[in-house]
Amino acid sequence: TQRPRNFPPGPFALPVLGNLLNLNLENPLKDFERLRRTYGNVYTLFIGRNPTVVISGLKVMKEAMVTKGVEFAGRPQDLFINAITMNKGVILADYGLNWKEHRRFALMTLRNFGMGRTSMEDRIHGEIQYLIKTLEGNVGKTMSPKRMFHNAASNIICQVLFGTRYEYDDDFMKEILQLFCENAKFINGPWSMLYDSFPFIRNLPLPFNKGLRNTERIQTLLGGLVAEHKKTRVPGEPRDFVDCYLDEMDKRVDESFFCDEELTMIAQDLYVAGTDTTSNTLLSGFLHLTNNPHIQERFQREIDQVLEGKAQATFEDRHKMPYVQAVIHEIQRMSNTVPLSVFHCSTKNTELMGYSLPKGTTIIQNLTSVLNEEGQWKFPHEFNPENFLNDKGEFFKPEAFMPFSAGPRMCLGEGLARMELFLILVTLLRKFKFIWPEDAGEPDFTPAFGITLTPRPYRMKVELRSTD
Ligand code: HEM
Repeated sequence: TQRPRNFPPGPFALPVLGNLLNLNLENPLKDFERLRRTYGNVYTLFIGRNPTVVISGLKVMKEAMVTKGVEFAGRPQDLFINAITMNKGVILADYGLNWKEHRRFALMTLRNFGMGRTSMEDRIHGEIQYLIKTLEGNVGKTMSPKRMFHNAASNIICQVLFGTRYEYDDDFMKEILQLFCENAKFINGPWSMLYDSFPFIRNLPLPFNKGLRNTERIQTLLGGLVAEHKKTRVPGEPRDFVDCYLDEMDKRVDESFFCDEELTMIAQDLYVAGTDTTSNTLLSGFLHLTNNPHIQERFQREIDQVLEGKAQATFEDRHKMPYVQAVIHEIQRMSNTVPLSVFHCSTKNTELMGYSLPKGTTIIQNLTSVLNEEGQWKFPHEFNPENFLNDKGEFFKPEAFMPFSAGPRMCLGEGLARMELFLILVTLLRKFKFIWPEDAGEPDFTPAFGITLTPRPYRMKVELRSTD
C-alpha cells in the first residue's frame, strides 16, 4: 500500500487489505459520499494493494473526462470483469486503436439504423405494441412491471443486433439470461472485489470460476447466431448489426481488429450495456410517476396537446414537449442508473486538481455525486422536473446532467436509450394511467446496488385513460 508522490489524500490503508474494511462491499455508495466529505472531491482508496482514485463533483469530472479526456480514457485491465469478458469487446477495452475502431463502427452502425428500411423508431414502436398488449391484459389489476420492461429493452437491442425478438420463455433467451444474471451477481458481489484485491486467490477453486465458464457458454451461444447469419446473409445488404460487422470484416481482410471473437464480444457488450440500464431507468420512472400523480397528469396533458390527431409519437416530437423532456431527464437524474460509471484508468502520467497521478491509476467516477450535487440543481434531493425548466417553462439541460458520463468514453448507446425512454414513456402514458395501489404502503425509493441500480420490486395499478 505505497502511496505515489503527491497522490490524493485518503483514509489510512491496512497492509494487504488496503481500505476494503472502509467500504460496505454490498453497497459502497454511502461510504463514497462520507469519504468525499472528509477528503474532498479527489481522494484515494486502496482496493487491496492498488491505489484507486475516486473523483466527485462536476468541476473535477469535467477536468478529468472532458478537458483531459484522452488522458483518462483508459480502462483497468487486471480486474475480474476483464477476465469475464476475455479482454475483448468495447466497454472494457483499453484506450487504443482496437477500442477506437470498434467504438466508431458501433456508433456509426447504430446511427445508420435510423436510415435503413426499418428505422430504429419503427423497431421500438414494434416492441411497444407488445408492452401495450401486456398492459391491456392487466387493466383494472395491479402488476409488477419488472419483467415486462426488461423484456422490452432486451428485445429492442436484440432486434438491432440480430434482427429478431424473443418471447420471454424462448429456450435460447432463457439460457442466455440465466448466464448473464449469474455473472451480474458475481460482478456486483463481493467475490469480484476480492478477486481484484488478492491476485493469489485467482487460481483457487472459488465461486467466481463459474463466471468464467458462463462467459464461454454465452460466447458459444452467440457464435451460433453469427454462424446462422453467415449462412443467410447477402453481402452489402445488412439486416442488422451482425450483418454490418460481417460486411466490415470483408472490407478489412488485411487486419485483425475485426474478427469473429470480437464480434461475439461486442454483441455481448451492447446487449449487456443496453438492457438493464434502460429497463431499470423505466422501472424507476414508473415508481416516481405513480407516486407523483400531479406530475403524471401534467405529462399526459402535454402529450395530448402535442399529439392531438396523430397516430403515434415520433422522437422529433420531443422538441415540442418541454415538460415531458423535463420529466424524462429528471427520471434519469433520480434513477442514477450507473452510479459509478465504468472504471477508467489514466493513459499516461497526468495531473488532476494539482495531484499527480501515474499512468495506469484506476479512476472511479462517482456520477451520483454530480447528479445530486448541491449548487448544481434547484432541487438536488427530490424528484422535481423543475430541475430542467427555466423561468419561462422552457426545457434546459444543466451541465451536471451526466447519467451517460462525458468525454471520449461516454455511453455510446445514449441516442438509442433516449429514443427508447421517450417513445415508451410517451406512448404508454398517452394510453394508460398508472396508480400506486392503496394497499401498497410507503414506496421504497432506495435501489439495490450494482453496476446498475435496480429499484426494489413494486406493483402498480393499470387503468385505461378515458378517451373523451
Ligand atoms: C439509460 C440507459 C443508459 C445509461 C444510463 C448508460 C450509461 C452509461 C455509462 C455511465 C457508461 C460509462 C461511460 C464511461 O466510462 O465514462 C456507459 C458506457 C457504455 N454504454 Fe451505456 N448507458 C445506457 C444505455 C446504453 C445502451 C442502450 C447501449 C447500447 C446500445 C449502451 C452501450 C454502452 C457502451 C458500449 C458503453 C462503453 C463505451 C466505451 O467504453 O467506449 N448503453 N453507458
